[in-house]
Amino acid sequence: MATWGYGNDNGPATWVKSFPVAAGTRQSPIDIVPTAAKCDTKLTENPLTVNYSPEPAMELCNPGLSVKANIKSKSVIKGGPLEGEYKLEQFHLHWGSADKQGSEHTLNGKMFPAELHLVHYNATKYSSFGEAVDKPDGLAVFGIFLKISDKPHQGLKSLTDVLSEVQYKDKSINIKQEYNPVCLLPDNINKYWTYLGSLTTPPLCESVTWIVFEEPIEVSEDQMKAFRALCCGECGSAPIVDNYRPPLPLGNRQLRASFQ
Ligand SMILES: Cc1cc(C)[n+](CCc2c[nH]cn2)c(C)c1
Ligand SMILES: [Zn+2]
Repeated sequence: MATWGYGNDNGPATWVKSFPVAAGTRQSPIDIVPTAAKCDTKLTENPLTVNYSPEPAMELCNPGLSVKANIKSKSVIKGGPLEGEYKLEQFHLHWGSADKQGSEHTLNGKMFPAELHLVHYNATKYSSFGEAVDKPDGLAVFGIFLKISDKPHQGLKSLTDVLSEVQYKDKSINIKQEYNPVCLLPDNINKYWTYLGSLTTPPLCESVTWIVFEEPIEVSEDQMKAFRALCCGECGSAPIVDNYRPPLPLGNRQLRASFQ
C-alpha cells in the first residue's frame, strides 16, 4: 500500500481511497470566514485556560512529513469550547515551499506561510492519546498561523537553530535547555475561532475540536528556510515543503468566534 504524502500520486486528493472518512462531514482544515462566524459568549464565560509546564529534555523528531516535538510533562488546557481537561501530546508544523502558501486553515481564502499545531487529548475521558484519537471528543488542536517578520521568533529559535540535527527522516534529538511550549502561543489567546473537525493527515479521524487563534506568531525568513531544509527521507531526498491539506467544505457546521 503506497504511503500517503503530499505529492501528485499520494497527495490529499488520493487519500480517500485508503481513508474513506476523507469525504466525511467534519473534515479539516477549512477556510475561516470571520463574518460567517457566530460570536458565542459561552466561550468567554468559561475562558480558555492554558497550564503548560517546562519540558526538561524535549524530544524533537523528523517523522518524514513534518517536524514534531513529543511532550512528556503535564501540560493541559481547559475551558472555552472544551469540556474536561485536555493534555498536550505533541506539536508540529505545516509549511510551504514559498511564503505565499503553507498553512492548512485559510483566512478569507488567504494562506499563511506556515501553521503550528499543538495536539491535545481529552485526559478527563480517555486514558491515552491512542484511545482518544478516534473519539468525537477525543482531541483538541491549537492552530496558530505563522507570518513573516524581520525578527526571529525567540520561542521557535530553540528549535529552528537545531533542525539541521534532525534533517533526515527518523532522526531525533533532545533539546538540552528546558523548554516551555507556552512560548509558542500568541500574546492574545482570547481571540479564536472554534469548530468541530478532524486530523488533517491520515487517518483523518473526525475527533478534533479545533481552536484557531486570530493572532499569528511572527517568524523570520531564515527560520522558514530552516523548515524548508528538512528532508523527507535520507540524505539527498526531497525537502519537506507544502505538507498542507487544502481546505474542505464547512458544510452544516457552525464556526464560532470567541470575540466580536
Ligand atoms: C494517529 C495520528 C497520526 C497523525 C499523523 N497525527 C497527526 C495528524 C495531524 C497533523 N495535523 C493535524 N492533524 C495524529 C494527531 C494522530
Ligand atoms: Zn498538523
